[in-house]
Amino acid sequence: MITFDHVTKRYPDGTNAVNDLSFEVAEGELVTLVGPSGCGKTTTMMMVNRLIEPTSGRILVGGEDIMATDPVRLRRGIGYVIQQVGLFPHRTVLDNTATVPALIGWKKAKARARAAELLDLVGLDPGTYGPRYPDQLSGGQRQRVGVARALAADPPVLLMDEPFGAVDPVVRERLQSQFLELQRTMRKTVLLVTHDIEEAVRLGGRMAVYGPGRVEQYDTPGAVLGKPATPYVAEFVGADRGLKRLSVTEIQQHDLEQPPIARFDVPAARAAAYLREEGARWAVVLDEDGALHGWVGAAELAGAPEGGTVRGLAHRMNAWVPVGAPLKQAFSVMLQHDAGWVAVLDGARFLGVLTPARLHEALRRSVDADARGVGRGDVDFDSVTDA
Ligand SMILES: Nc1ncnc2c1ncn2[C@@H]1O[C@H](COP(=O)(O)OP(=O)(O)OP(=O)(O)O)[C@@H](O)[C@H]1O
Repeated sequence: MITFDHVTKRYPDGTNAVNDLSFEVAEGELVTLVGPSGCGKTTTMMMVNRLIEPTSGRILVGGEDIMATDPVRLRRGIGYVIQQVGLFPHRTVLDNTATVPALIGWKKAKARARAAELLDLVGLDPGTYGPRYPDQLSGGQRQRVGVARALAADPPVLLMDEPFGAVDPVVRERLQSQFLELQRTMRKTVLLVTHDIEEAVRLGGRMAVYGPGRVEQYDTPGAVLGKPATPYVAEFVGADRGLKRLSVTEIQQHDLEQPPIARFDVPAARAAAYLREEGARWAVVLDEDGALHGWVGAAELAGAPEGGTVRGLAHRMNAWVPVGAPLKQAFSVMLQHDAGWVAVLDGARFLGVLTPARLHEALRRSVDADARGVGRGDVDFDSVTDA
């Protein structure tokens, strides 16, 4: 979908920003460009929509040579999101979002309806936020408007330059998750520039790791972390790459442990007997609707007065993550609740729990899987154990 074919960019002052760059981004793929400041990521991206023109080499978008395509027509098919967002301060959020559809000649009502739909899609209620002006939004909300605006004309290609860079880490993580969720349904072809290796690993189907003016490695996050192609990449991804793998490994159903379950309305004595039989010290407690409530200890159940039910003894613990979430999220929830496990839910349905031991096993599964792809003997297992 996007092809870089021996692309070089030399600025008039002689700076060689990008040298002989060749790689391909498949249709519907999200590729992250990551590397230290000044290594040519933004230059690479701005060549795609011809805000900067290559000195030599070819760039194809959807099979068409961009230099042979009218720049205005080219840009219609390419959404562009930048860190400073660049919203028009005197236009409402709704009108900002409707900018591109209006530019390409949609009727006002249709453009606005589309804008409202997009705001909703990025999690901003159009009724509440649509009439506001950009300075009446938080940084994270502005960023979302930027994404909505870029998507408004439904371009097949999206260029994103540090789109989540200007917000604090908590908001950034939320925006990233939300964007991943969107991308799963939209399947745009995305180039996303970041200098944050964690972001590159988390979002990228593949990542291009930049050294000065060139791509040092172009591969999946698992392969980059599992087998850095050059010492430069190894240093860039860092010694804690086992830890970073937490961000790319999703929790799967078979990673889960199945502790005993006690329902609210079960007599305490019966639950106690069950735990004894199972040799378990605690059980997960689900309420009458089968939703997670928390846990109860075997000793508490055994010491309960006659006639009591689980309900009166249960401790509330709301530590849970959705199945498919990255291991990192489970780990973070465990720490946040100071818990030895987190429940894993599918919607409201309880699937099982993830314990630290299971988390470690899942991490190993992910290393093994990548090792099969990249040559098992070459993978440094120590980095995972250390993590
Ligand atoms: N208009 C320009 N004229 C001359 N040199 C430029 C110009 N724009 C960028 N450069 C240089 O080209 C190189 C690559 O810049 P680029 O902005 O592509 O890097 P980057 O990897 O995106 O950096 P950052 O992460 O800091 O945004 C840098 O050395 C930069 O100073």
